[in-house]
Amino acid sequence: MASLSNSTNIFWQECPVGKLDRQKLLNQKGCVVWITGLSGSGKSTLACSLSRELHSRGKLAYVLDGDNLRHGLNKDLGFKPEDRTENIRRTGEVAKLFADAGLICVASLISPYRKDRDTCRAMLPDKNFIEVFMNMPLDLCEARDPKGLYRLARAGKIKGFTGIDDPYEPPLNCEIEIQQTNGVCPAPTAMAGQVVSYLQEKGFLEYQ
Ligand SMILES: Nc1ncnc2c1ncn2[C@@H]1O[C@H](COP(=O)(O)OS(=O)(=O)O)[C@@H](OP(=O)(O)O)[C@H]1O
Ligand SMILES: Nc1ncnc2c1ncn2[C@@H]1O[C@H](COP(=O)(O)OP(=O)(O)O)[C@@H](O)[C@H]1O
Repeated sequence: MASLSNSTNIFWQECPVGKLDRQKLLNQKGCVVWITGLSGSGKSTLACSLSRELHSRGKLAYVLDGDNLRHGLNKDLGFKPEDRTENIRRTGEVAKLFADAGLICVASLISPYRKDRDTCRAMLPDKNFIEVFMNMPLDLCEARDPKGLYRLARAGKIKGFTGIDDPYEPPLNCEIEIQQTNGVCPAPTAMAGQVVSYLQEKGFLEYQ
């Protein structure tokens, strides 16, 4: 891979139409909703439900799903720690562009390492990075195992699987935490509702 920060003699090009103009047009504020959690914790389910809910309210959102990005932009990356770090960095940069475009960008990736998520947070203006932690027990994720990957990891057929033999570092200061109540996971619409309430309360769903 080409090393980072190798470009020299480059200049920032300003554009006459800016983020505020686009936000006004869309009557919303651009931001990044970053969903992190174990495989099978419900990240994609929340991202889909949230995008449906925002769409029905006339708000423009776009989902960046880890699995999907690995089919294109990030297809050259595997699951070694340095590949995951680059995966998150690239996705953070893309999410930043979507937020600058005025959209509510919903990124759903395991993003297991705290420092990588914090790097993405630092790319955005204060308060515009909303970290959502899918705080679901490993037991539940493993019981769901929709893709059969935990079974393969337990059998030693996948090495370095998050939660099994690769670490997941939970957020220390996330904006939103989704968890079970009395051992029951909230329905997808309820999880999305929790995020929508946050966005509403913080003024992201209007321009003023
Ligand atoms: N070793 C290993 N560890 C974790 N996950 C694995 C691995 N190998 C493949 N997969 C599949 O890849 C999906 C995770 O991709 P991400 O880009 O979100 O991962 S990461 O943020 O770079 O850690 C993940 O998708 P989700 O289950 O939706 O989380 C898995 O389907
Ligand atoms: N809130 C929920 N209630 C019940 N089942 C859920 C919920 N969220 C996710 N699931 C189920 O759990 C499995 C994993 O969800 P998924 O969104 O694919 O997780 P991730 O993207 O984190 O890997 C899927 O079969 C999904 O239908």
